[in-house]
Amino acid sequence: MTQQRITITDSTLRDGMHTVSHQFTPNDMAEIASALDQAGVDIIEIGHGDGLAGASYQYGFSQAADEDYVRAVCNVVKQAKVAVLLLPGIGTKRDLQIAADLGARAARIATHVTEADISEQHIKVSKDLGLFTVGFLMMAHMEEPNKLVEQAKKMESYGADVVYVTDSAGALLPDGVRARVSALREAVSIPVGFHAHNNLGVAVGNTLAALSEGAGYVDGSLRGMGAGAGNAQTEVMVAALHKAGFQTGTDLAKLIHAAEDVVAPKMTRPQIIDSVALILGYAGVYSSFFLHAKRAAERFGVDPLAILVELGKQRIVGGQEDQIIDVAYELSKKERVGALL
Ligand SMILES: CC[C@H](O)CC(=O)C(=O)O
Ligand SMILES: [Mn+2]
Repeated sequence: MTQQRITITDSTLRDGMHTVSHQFTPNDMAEIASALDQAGVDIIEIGHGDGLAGASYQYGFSQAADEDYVRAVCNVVKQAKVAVLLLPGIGTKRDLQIAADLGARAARIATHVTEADISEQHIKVSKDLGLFTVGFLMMAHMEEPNKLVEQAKKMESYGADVVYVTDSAGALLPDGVRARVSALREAVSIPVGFHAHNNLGVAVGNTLAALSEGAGYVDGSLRGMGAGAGNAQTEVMVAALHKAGFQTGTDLAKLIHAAEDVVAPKMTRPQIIDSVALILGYAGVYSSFFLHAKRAAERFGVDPLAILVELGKQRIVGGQEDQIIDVAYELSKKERVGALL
C-alpha cells in the first residue's frame, strides 16, 4: 500500500467565502482556522473569495478588511502556513507585502489558464518576501494538456514552488484530470497540485484521479464550502485519501469535529449541487459566478440557467463578472420581444 505524504490546503476560509457572500468575520475565521490548525492541516487559505483586494462593487464587499482577516488568523494558528490568494489585476504587490508582514507564509498566485505571463511579477515578489508560492492555473478544463504545460512551465520559470491544475468550473471528469496532471508531472520539476469543484459531483473522485497521476498537493473545504457546488469536502477527501493509503498528516476525527461543530453552524445555506451549480459544471462556467448569476436572474426576471448557458457559449472567464449583467439584460430584452410577437 502506498504511503505517500500529500500536502492538504484547506480553502474553507477563502473559496468558502463565496458561499457566505464574503461575510465571515475575523472571529469566525480565527475559530475555524484554529480548528483546522489543531487537526494538522498544512496550509490554510483565507480572505475574500476573490483574493486580496477582492472586496469591491465588482466582486462584493467582505465583512472586514484583508488585514483584519490575516491578523486574526495568524494570531491563533500555530503550525499551519496561512495562505492568501492573489489574482494579478485585482491584488497588488503591496497587498502581498502587507499580508506577509502580518504573518501570512504562503501565497497562491492565480491566473486564467492561458495567462500565466501576468503572474511573473507577483510570483517573484512573493518569493522575495519568503512566501511559499503556488501558481494557480484557473479554468483548466478550457485548455488541452499541452497548452497547460506551456503555462505551467512559465510559472515554474518565475519561481513557483508548486503549480496547480484548478478546475474552477467543476467541469472536469477523472480522465481529464488525469491527462492534465500527468502532462504537468512530465513537464515540470516542481510538485503539481489539484483544486476541485463539485459541480458534477466528482470532486473527491477527481482528487483521487489527480493523486493517481502523482499530484502532491490537493485542496478541500470543510463541509465542501466553496463557489458553485463547493470544493472537495476536506473531511470526506481526507477519509478517502487515508483509505487509499495516502498520508495527510491530519487527524480525521478533529476534521470531522471542525466541520460539524465549528463550520456547519456558521453556514448560511447548505452546500448542495442545485440546478445552477450543476449547469456551471455542465456548461464549464466559473464557479464564482454562482451567486452573481442568481442575483442577475432575479433582477432581470430571467432564468439563471439561460444566463449560464450563454456565458458558457461566450467563454466568459473570471474578471468578466460585469458581462453577467449584460447577458441577463440581453436575455430579458429577448424575452420581452418574444412576448410581443
Ligand atoms: C475568484 C477566484 C477563484 O475563486 C479561485 C478559485 O478557487 C478557482 O478558480 O477555483
Ligand atoms: Mn475554487
